[in-house]
Amino acid sequence: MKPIKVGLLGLGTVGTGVVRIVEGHQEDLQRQVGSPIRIEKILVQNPTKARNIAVDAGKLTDDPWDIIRDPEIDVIIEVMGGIEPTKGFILEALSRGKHIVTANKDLMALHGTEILAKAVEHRCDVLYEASVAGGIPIIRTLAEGFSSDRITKIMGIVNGTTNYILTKMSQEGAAYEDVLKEAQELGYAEADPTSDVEGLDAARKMTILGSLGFGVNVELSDVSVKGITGITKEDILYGKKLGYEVKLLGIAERQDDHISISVQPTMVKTSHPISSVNGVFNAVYVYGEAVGETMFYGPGAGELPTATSIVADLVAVVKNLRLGVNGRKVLAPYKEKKLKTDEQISAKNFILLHVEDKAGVLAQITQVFAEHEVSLESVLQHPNANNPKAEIIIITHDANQASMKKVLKHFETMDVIQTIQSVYRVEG
Ligand SMILES: NC(=O)C1=CN([C@@H]2O[C@H](COP(=O)(O)OP(=O)(O)OC[C@H]3O[C@@H](n4cnc5c(N)ncnc54)[C@H](OP(=O)(O)O)[C@@H]3O)[C@@H](O)[C@H]2O)C=CC1
Ligand SMILES: N[C@@H](CC=O)C(=O)O
Repeated sequence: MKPIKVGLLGLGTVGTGVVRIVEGHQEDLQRQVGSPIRIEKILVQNPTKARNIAVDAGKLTDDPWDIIRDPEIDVIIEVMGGIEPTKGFILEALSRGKHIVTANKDLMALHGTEILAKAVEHRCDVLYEASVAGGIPIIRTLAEGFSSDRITKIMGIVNGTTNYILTKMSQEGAAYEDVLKEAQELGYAEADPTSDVEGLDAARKMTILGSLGFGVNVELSDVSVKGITGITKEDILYGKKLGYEVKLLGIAERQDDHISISVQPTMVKTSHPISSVNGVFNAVYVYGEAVGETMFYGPGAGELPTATSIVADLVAVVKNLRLGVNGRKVLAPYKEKKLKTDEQISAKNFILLHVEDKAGVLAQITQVFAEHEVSLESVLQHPNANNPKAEIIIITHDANQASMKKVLKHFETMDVIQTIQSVYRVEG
């Protein structure tokens, strides 16, 4: 049968993995789709750069139109990243009837609605499994596997770079800067790793998961975002002492018609399975009203895991081509979106305070919680022998965010509190 011709935009970490899998698994792929799959042309910035993989130099081009305007190319795999010029390339390719597979969460989170509408207009597929949680097939799972259920919570570690950093800091006491450099060398981090460590990459992924899981159009501005740059060794140590691991969690919750979505460092109880997800691994916990608790686990970044999801999408596109059903999706319209207020967002909290080490301080502090109707699960006071300061670590019961904000504002006015060192959500 006539080969399926693929254009690849990008031959970095992920693009290299795609070539390896398409070439290395050719026989198995062919058996599934009934024809050979050929990567015909590859777009790069610099065709003369040394590569980690041997590719026919004649396939490399630095002219995107060589690929987008080639009538022979059926499918374009986009793994170059970024918003522009990438978005323009994808829209143009769709208008020429080419199917798209992409790993680009930045683009899908910000412009997914426009791109998917264009795809439907031109009867094309746009698949983006690799854009969230690398090698875990979570997008297909949410879109298809949970279609009969009503999802009320999606919580996960969806950034491999930050989980790699936090694991090394927690298990080996490694320095943040050193581990970030390692994650970059291993190909886990984004071209600009600020989006990893500041939580933006995870926020974009939660935008995609929230939209799929809750059936509403979640926008990036709906996600409250905090990254890992403020986490200290002290936080990690005190967390451990109390039975918690610090993880960067994306948390999307729905109660009736109201949703909330956040990305934030979270103290996860060591009895919760997410606390033992380490290194570059990701995990997504999904709670459905009918199914109850489920969890999906696997590598969240890196060459081959990410490429696995991309090539699986490619197989799906080619199967649709065989059946002549590309782009024939029943796109359910989004429901109206209502965001929860601070009064409606409730969670346990971990608070680490540096205070004056003198009689009556603890009583003053617990009084503030009582005034704002926040009840406490545990309080640990840790005197410092060489210093008139002490550390107080408090774990609250579930408290709404509005009350917690009032407590923290009150603390700022108290002379006995020297610093509000850390405040984390608690899970588990
Ligand atoms: N790395 C990972 O683990 C994961 C990455 N992703 C996503 O996959 C995408 C690719 O990531 P990754 O492989 O790590 O990125 P890399 O930076 O390793 O590779 C990018 C590739 O695209 C090419 N490229 C970039 N901009 C242009 C341009 N304007 N014109 C032509 N070629 C261009 C580069 O060319 P050249 O080689 O000549 O510089 C390079 O080959 C991103 O969207 C990323 O967010 C998703 C999941 C996991
Ligand atoms: N930089 C991302 C790559 C995969 O999406 C991560 O670390 O998770």
